[in-house]
Amino acid sequence: MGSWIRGRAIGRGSTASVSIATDEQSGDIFAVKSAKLSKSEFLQREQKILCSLNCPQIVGYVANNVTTEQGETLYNLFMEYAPGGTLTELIQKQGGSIKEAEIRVHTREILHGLSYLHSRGITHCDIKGRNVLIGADGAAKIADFGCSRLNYENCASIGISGTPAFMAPEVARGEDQGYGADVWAVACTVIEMITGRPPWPELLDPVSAVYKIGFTDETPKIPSSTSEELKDFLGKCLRRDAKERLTVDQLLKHPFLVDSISKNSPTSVLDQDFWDSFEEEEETERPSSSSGDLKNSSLPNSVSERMRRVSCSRAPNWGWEEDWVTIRCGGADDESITENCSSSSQFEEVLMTSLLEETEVHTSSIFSSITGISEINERDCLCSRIGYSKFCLGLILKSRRE
Ligand SMILES: Nc1ncnc2c1ncn2[C@@H]1O[C@H](COP(=O)(O)OP(=O)(O)OP(=O)(O)O)[C@@H](O)[C@H]1O
Repeated sequence: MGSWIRGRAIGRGSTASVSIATDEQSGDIFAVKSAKLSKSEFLQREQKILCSLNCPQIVGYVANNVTTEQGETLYNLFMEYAPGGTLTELIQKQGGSIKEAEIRVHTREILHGLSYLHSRGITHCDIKGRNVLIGADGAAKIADFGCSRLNYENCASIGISGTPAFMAPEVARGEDQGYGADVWAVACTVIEMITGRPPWPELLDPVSAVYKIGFTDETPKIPSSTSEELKDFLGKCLRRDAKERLTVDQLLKHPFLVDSISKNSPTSVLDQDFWDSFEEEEETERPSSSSGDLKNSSLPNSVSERMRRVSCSRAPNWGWEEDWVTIRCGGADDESITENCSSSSQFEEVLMTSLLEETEVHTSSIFSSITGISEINERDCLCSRIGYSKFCLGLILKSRRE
């Protein structure tokens, strides 16, 4: 990258901020994702993966460098600029839902990008509307590889990551995060395109989400208004057992996507219905990418309260504004500390202390002592796997910090 000028900010995620960058010589415009060098572990990981990829359905890599700006040393990742913003923003611009013909097109694009990734042994691990960008031609491109993993890396070595509402059951349990987890997340993203909200809108917070997704028999609700083909497509992605889900390549042959080519491609520029589905709605103000998250929402008082609220399903809805955050956690640490707590306040205290001391808490006994949920089998379930406690801790502490 030669000399360039940093322009306006266009997004902020959990680990980095994104701005426009203009190449001084050519005038070309890029997006630059920057993080303090000392905190750029995920960004550097993203760079290593992104620079090896070349696929129209994946945001293009340009370059990377280190700069000093206003006394701070920054690691910068330059990539193709996607002027259409995120898929989530597109959904909002179109009134909170997009038409099935357009859902079909974007789903196909996302699956083509994932097919490319999976064929190279990469799992994205954080597919959601906010991580799908819309290019200059209106096509979807997968972005944000900060959570991605290579197939030889397992949960025990690098931990699990992602956004709770989009997590597959095996991910929520801390067991595995393979290609099937991306398939589940594609279905969640399709639900986002249909409803304008992530799946599980009734859940209160990430911990409740992880519990419900990982340890009940439920699957996200499939909106009744959708076509039978789309319902079937979602049903084949949202199997709780990852082995029963269709692969990305099988999904690309599903009638929802295949039949549509003849049914819904425009036969001429006069095929108004098709083009209507792409009609630009009145421009609404773009929500800032981080506006929702958990920044301003205080967590309910106690873990037991949260768990109880999940089980009685009369929980108030999370608004769109209180969106989901991406969670990233480190790998396993064999020397976990087992703590016992008899109350939720003790539980939270232990979590906070462990953050300060940078130690790991083995939360299985804590969870069961507080929640009293008998069906949780400590041995093979909640938090008993090394690394999972760190993940739960990450969820809670991240919510707190923001
Ligand atoms: N290439 C790009 N073109 C246009 N906008 C972009 C681009 N890359 C990122 N953005 C914007 O910046 C936001 C944050 O980017 P990104 O999701 O990569 O950051 P992150 O820190 O990894 O976020 P997350 O919290 O999801 O992990 C995106 O939601 C999007 O609005």
